[in-house]
Amino acid sequence: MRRLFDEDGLKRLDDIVQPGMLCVFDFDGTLSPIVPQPDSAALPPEVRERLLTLATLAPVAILTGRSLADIRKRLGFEPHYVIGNHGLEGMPGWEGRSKSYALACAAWRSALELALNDKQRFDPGIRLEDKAYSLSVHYRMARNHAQTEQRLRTLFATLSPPPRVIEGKCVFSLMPEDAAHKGGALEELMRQAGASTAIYVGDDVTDEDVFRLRRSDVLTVRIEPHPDTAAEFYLPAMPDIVQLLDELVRRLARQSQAISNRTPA
Ligand SMILES: O=P(O)(O)OC[C@H]1O[C@H](O[C@H]2O[C@H](CO)[C@@H](O)[C@H](O)[C@H]2O)[C@H](O)[C@@H](O)[C@@H]1O
Repeated sequence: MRRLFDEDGLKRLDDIVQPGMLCVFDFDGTLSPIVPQPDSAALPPEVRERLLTLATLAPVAILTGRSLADIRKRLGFEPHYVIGNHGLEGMPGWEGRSKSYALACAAWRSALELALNDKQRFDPGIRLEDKAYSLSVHYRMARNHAQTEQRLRTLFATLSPPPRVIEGKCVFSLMPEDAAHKGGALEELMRQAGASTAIYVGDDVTDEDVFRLRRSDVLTVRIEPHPDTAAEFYLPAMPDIVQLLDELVRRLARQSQAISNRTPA
């Protein structure tokens, strides 16, 4: 895994930045710093300001694990695409798929709420986030993370229908097994936007579904280096997203200027 702002990474950035490229970002841990309470996450003003400029030069998409209603109130601007629930919510044309996801999710929620009432077995710091089409089970506030993870895994194995369980940053994401994931969503967004290239930036395990695509026309960037990632490049830390947004804006603006210079008045 290589650093994006080294020679190879900047060369790859030069190759991928083309008119009409699609710029796709995860939210928590990528555009917004990780905070102890999910409800307190916010988009820093210096990031919002750059995203607004970027959106005047290229289609911008937010592809998040949060629900659409939740992410919209945190963005404070309207990107070209907002896709929630790890790709399950908000994709134009995929609306018909969501009914069965909602049924599975409601069944998991009832079973989990019942089980989590047993405070001898489950830490009271565990928090369920119901996003209608997928669930997040947060345990950042639990006292013993290792024990909580193990007990939750045992509990998830009893659920019907069996969910796809992905472990993230002090969170388990429960998703329908046959559902699309962020990788499929990114490819569909490229198709709908007519984009010949894309960049995707993410920080966690659900983003690996995009990183694993390994397409030459998709530049993948992970926040913070990680030994097991399939991403091509990394940014050392979340605040470095500001520099990446500046690099994208600079290249796209230069290209746009070059095109208008060539166009006869
Ligand atoms: O796909 P993302 O945009 O990265 O969303 C992933 C999950 O993010 C949220 O949880 C994470 O961020 C919280 C705020 O920083 C943090 O408190 C929590 O521990 C993290 O797991 C969100 O609550 C989930 O719904 C998303 O799936």
